[in-house]
Amino acid sequence: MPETFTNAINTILNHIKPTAPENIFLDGALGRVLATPVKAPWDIPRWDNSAMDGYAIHAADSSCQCQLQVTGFIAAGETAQDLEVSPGTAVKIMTGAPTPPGCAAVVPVENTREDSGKIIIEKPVPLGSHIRWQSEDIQQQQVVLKQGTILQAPHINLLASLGFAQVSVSMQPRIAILATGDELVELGQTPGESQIINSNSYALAAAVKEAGGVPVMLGTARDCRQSLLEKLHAGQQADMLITSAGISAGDRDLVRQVLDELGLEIHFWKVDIKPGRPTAFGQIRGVPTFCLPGNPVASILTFEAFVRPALRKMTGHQHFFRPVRQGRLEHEVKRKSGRREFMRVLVTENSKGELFVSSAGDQNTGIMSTMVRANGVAILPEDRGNLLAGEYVTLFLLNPAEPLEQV
Ligand SMILES: Nc1nc2c(c(=O)[nH]1)N[C@H]1C(S)=C(S)[C@@H](COP(=O)(O)OP(=O)(O)OC[C@H]3O[C@@H](n4cnc5c(N)ncnc54)[C@H](O)[C@@H]3O)O[C@H]1N2
Ligand code: MOO
Repeated sequence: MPETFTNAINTILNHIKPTAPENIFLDGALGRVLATPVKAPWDIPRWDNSAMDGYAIHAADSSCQCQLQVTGFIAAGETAQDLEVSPGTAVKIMTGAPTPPGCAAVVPVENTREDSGKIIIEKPVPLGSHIRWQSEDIQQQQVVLKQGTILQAPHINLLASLGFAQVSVSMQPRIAILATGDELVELGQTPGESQIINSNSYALAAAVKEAGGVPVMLGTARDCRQSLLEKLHAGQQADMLITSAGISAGDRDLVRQVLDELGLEIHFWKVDIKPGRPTAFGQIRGVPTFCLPGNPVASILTFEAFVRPALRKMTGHQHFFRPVRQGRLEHEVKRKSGRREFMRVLVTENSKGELFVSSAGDQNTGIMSTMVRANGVAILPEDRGNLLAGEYVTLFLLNPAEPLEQV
């Protein structure tokens, strides 16, 4: 009996453990996931300093349009040790320089006029103006980044400013990818009659990288026991194994038999989804093993449905699934209930941000062009038959950063 989608994904996630943490240099940390919370070793700012190029003045002079004697100069990187601001005097100060003792405000240079060694404040500022106070941004020992943070440029800036040359992130799992099939030739070779290029391995490798894993290409196994045994053996050094094709009812679909020989503990072998019914998941000596169907579209969509959430869990992410949205169908969809269907769709948006969904083309799994044309995938529920135009469907976007066409 095929497994339901819900049972299948729950089974997978229950068997996936996050990878161990590793320390890496900050310049390679973009997109990685923090394995531990980060505490600030010091305050930011570490001292009171000026937010403007201008003059540090005393509280007594803050409200008057007075003339002040300039007694010193202080730039960023210098210390304010020997300088003090007293009534009637000012210290010229640059942005980022520590404010000298006695400084109650900084008057921006454009609010002042110079006149024979003195300055005249033409536009006074309130007390405290343009001073960045010690610890106003971050306090020593404060947790500044939570475990699970996906490191982007601002996080890296913060970590660097707190002196973290290295950071503890979840290790990137190595994901072995094995294509199977006598009809396959490798990219770069000219396919002969009845041969096709192994494209699934490249698509799966790209999808693995996008999800935070490191693909390990095992190449192609022939549809024979010996070849499959050799290649699958190599795959057991990885943190996860993905096989492509050779798992349905064909006379040469030997993947299952060989995996059994290698000690596969099978959790499910088929799932009630469309496309991708012949999808399997198990473990070989603890290594999570996915067998995905060979049709390229089914391969991509079953990766999306099952492997991507597993990889996200492995790599320490807090959210395993793509965010979903609701959109209105622009036409009816004729279908049978019983299987969850991943329909390749075109998603558009109106000026109110409402989404509209239409089929991206022929939904047969053999049709790659529909997958390439689609910008989203609608998830049609297993408990529904035909859907009417105007009904809402749940969907996820394939490239959420790309703006949607406006209608
Ligand atoms: N009697 C049945 N036949 C089939 C069933 C079934 O339930 N009963 N399921 C069909 C479905 S659905 C799919 S999907 C395929 C899945 O079969 P396999 O995973 O065993 O894959 P193959 O038959 O070996 O190949 C399917 C298709 O994909 C092409 N392929 C394979 N590997 C690659 C690759 N690396 N790159 C590009 N294309 C690849 C292959 O040439 C075939 O055209 O089975 C149906 N049949
Ligand atoms: O996985 Mo098959 O491609 O469902 O049609």
